[in-house]
Amino acid sequence: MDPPPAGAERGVTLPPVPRPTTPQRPRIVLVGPPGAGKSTVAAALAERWQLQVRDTDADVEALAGRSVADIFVEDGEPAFRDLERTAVLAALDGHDGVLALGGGAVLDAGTQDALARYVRAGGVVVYLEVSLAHAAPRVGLNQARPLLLGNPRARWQQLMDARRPVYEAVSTLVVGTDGRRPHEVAEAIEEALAHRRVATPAEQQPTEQDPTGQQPAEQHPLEEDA
Ligand SMILES: Nc1ncnc2c1ncn2[C@@H]1O[C@H](COP(=O)(O)OP(=O)(O)O)[C@@H](O)[C@H]1O
Ligand SMILES: O=C(O)C1=C[C@@H](OP(=O)(O)O)[C@@H](O)[C@H](O)C1
Ligand SMILES: [Mg+2]
Repeated sequence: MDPPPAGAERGVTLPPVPRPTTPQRPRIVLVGPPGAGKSTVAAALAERWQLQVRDTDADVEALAGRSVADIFVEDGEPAFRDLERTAVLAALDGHDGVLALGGGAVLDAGTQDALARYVRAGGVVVYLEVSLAHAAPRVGLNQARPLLLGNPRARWQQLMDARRPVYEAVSTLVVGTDGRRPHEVAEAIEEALAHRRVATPAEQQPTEQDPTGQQPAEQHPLEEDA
C-alpha cells in the first residue's frame, strides 16, 4: 500500500508536491532580487514538502571556504560569479528538492541556458517579486550583500532596473511577496502551482522535439500521478 500523503497524519490536505524526476533535478527553483525571500521561502517550502533545500550562496561558501562577502572583497565579483555558475549547474543537475539561487545568478549566460533547459524539461522557476519599499527593510544595512554596500536602496533599485527583464524571462511563475510573511508566500506558491494550467512564455520556447513549444499537460511535474 502507498504511504499516506505528507500531512495526512495531521489531518491536513496538502496540494500535490512536485514529483521527482529522472535524472534528479530540483522540484522548484526560486529566483528574484536580494530581499525577495528566496532563501527563507525555499526553506519553508522544503519543510512543508519534506524535501531537501539547497541555496547556491551556501554552496559557493562551502566551495570557497569563505563568506560571499569575503569572496567579493578578496577575489572580486567575476570570481564569485564563476563559483556561482559552478554551484548552480551542479544543483540543477543533481539536487532533488527545493533550490534557491543567489539574486544575481540569472545574469550568467551559462546559468540562463541551464535554466532554459530545465524549464523545457518541465521544471518550475518561480520569480519572487518584491518592491523596494518591502525589500529595503529586509536586506537592512548588514554587510552580507556586498553589491548593496554604500546606498542600499539606490543600489537595489539599480540592480532591479537592470534585472527585472531577466527574472521575467527565466521564470515560469511570478509570485508577489510584498506584505506577505514567508509562510504566506509559500502558501501562495502552492496555490499558484495547484491552479496553474497555462504555459508561460518561458515554457513556450520551441524545442527540437516540439517546434510549437507547447507542453503537454501530462508532462507537467506538478501534476499528481494518475
Ligand atoms: N516575506 C517576508 N516578509 C518579511 N521578511 C522576510 C520575508 N522573506 C524574507 N524575509 C526576511 O528578509 C531577510 C532576507 O531574506 P532572504 O530569504 O535572505 O532573501 P533572499 O535570499 O531573497 O535575499 C531575512 O531576514 C528574512 O527573514
Ligand atoms: O543579487 C546579487 O547579485 C547577490 C545576491 C546575494 O544573494 P541573495 O539574493 O540571496 O541575497 C548573493 O548571491 C550575493 O551577495 C550577490
Ligand atoms: Mg538568499
